[in-house]
Amino acid sequence: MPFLPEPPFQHGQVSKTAVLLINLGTPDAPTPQAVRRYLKQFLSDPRVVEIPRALWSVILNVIILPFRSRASAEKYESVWLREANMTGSPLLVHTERQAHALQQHLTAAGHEVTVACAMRYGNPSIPSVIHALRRQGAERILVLPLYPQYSGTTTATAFDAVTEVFSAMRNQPELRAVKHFHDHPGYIEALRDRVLEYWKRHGRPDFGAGGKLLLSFHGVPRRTLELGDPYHCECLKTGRLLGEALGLEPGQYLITFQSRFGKAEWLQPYTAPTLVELGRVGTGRVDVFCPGFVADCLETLEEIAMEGREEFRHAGGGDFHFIPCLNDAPSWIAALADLTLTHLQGWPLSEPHPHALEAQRSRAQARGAAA
Ligand SMILES: C=CC1=C(C)c2cc3[nH]c(cc4nc(cc5[nH]c(cc1n2)c(C)c5CCC(=O)O)C(CCC(=O)O)=C4C)c(C)c3C=C
Ligand SMILES: [Fe+2]
Ligand SMILES: [Fe+2]
Repeated sequence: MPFLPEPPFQHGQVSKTAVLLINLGTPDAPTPQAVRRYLKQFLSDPRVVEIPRALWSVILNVIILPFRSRASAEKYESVWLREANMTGSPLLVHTERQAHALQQHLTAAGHEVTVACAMRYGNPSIPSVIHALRRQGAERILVLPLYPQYSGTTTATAFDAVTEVFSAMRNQPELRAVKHFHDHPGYIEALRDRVLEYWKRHGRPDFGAGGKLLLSFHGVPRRTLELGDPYHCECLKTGRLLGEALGLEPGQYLITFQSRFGKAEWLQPYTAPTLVELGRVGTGRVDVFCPGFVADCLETLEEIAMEGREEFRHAGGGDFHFIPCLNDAPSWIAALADLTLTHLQGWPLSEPHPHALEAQRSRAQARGAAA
């Protein structure tokens, strides 16, 4: 197999350490064409849909893409950001802001680290960002998928995409990866702070009168749990740690799974029917929070904050509150920095690489000799 050409060699270029944040991906525009392109790449990933390829290819191309692209484009349109300093898909906008905030946090703490972000599906693509980092001299890359709970359907496929890029390189950087952070104390604290801050501004459910905090995680097919995917256990652990951090009794918060896709059974209990049931029994207030999504996206802003509200209220429920995701909350950025620095241990962060220092010295000597 021919390997990709190397970026031009620059003698004495300081070798850099980079952090690559990866999230799921999103369409380039809220149009059926762009959504189709994105869904085709996403849903063709054999880690996402584990059914025989030939059969799936027919279902995907004949049934799913023609219908879902149009319906999903309308949903994307309803959440697309169009503010002066925030334009585009919420998932991408928030992920870019997280990367920027993490860069500032690490730089302010005196660490020479380059932070970048990429999307597993769509843009900016993982290959394009890794190649850009290499051109800037990145010799060490820490990959940090922004999924707190590990799943073969998300984290593993981000790792696959990175190693595929590496497999075409002659001169590979050093590589490290963060598998998960579902029970990282800084992440749990950031979740707790997010909820408490929200409750400070908007009041909290009356737990004594049956009010609830619903912790809704993205679902996966139940079969993946039976096949050994730890995602379900990690979601339950995050939920329990957050409930404890908030000082809640077990019955005061519920853990549910949203975004079911296809006909197979997914992790239960499902979010939507739970909201309907809470509405049906006359729950006075439900607050929904999505700890598994570190950035607001279609699944939180449309499926929960719009559809979920409608389902709960229509069934007879009282007040519905959606608590925004971590996005660029300061305590979350501090947790990300802590997580990053823990995994960067042993890599040079504040000193140029010794070879670069040597090259700088020889250039200075040469200049001195010439003068
Ligand atoms: C948070 C972790 C996620 C897991 C686990 C996950 C698994 C998973 N998802 C699908 C199908 C779809 N997911 C879609 C959107 C979507 N999914 C996640 C995260 C996880 N998915 C996010 C952050 C988003 C939002 C993307 C955005 O642009 O805002 C969609 C597309 C939306 C739609 O058309 O409704 C699909 C489809 C499967 C099948 C799966 C596990 C097997
Ligand atoms: Fe998903
Ligand atoms: Fe959804």
